[in-house]
Amino acid sequence: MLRNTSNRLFTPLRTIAMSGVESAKKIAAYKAVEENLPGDAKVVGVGSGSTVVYVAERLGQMANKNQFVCIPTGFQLKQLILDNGLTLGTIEQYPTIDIAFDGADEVSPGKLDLIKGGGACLFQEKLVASATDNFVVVADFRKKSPQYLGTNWNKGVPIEVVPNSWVYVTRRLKELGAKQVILRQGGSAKAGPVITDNNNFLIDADFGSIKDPAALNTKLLAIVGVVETGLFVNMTKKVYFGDEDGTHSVWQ
Ligand SMILES: O=C(CO)[C@H](O)[C@H](O)COP(=O)(O)O
Repeated sequence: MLRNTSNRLFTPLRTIAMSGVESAKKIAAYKAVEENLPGDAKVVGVGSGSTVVYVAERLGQMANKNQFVCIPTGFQLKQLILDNGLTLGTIEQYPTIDIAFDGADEVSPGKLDLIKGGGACLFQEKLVASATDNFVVVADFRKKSPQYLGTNWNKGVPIEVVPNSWVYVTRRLKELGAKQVILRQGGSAKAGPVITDNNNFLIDADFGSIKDPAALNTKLLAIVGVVETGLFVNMTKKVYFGDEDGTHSVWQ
């Protein structure tokens, strides 16, 4: 054990081994970039969360990194794109994206539908995912759903809403069958509700096991005040899952 200048004990970084979950995120992200980034890519979308940190890292190591611009889905990735020596662009400049990489909170087998928005970035994530025909998801093994969305991710479907609509939207969500509806709070980091990158609120609505995500998504989007939902239906081309033992698998 070493001491720093304030005489506190600390563990040197090199001695901290990467946890199984962390190395699973890294292998998923690295493999997804290596096996999918087109050699002639001009515009690359990069989502948000802790797994895409490794996407940005790997993109920053690619030989063709000066040939493409990266479109972030929020503040976090804007910084990471710059930190990794990549070129930043905006969705207004590049509304057609060659390939986009993003994380997920839960992935259903078969259609590869997703719950996203655990990190409160779902609107811009869906905008970027919609702008490409090549949406590749990176995730650790915990995100695999056995069948239906809402099985492993039990915090509810994240829904971005215009702030003054949240009470009305909450009422409508309960009428649609939500078992629990929570206005997401900033916790110890902020008194009051989470504010998204678009200055909106986030509601987490628990619908239990979701047998028909497309139908639920349509009903949610019809509520006045709902900006976007964290249900990503029929958007995903492939999912790279990292496993604890250093291997990976691909759903497509
Ligand atoms: O949708 C998201 C942020 O809004 C993230 O992609 C999702 O929460 C997965 O994050 P992580 O890679 O940290 O597990």
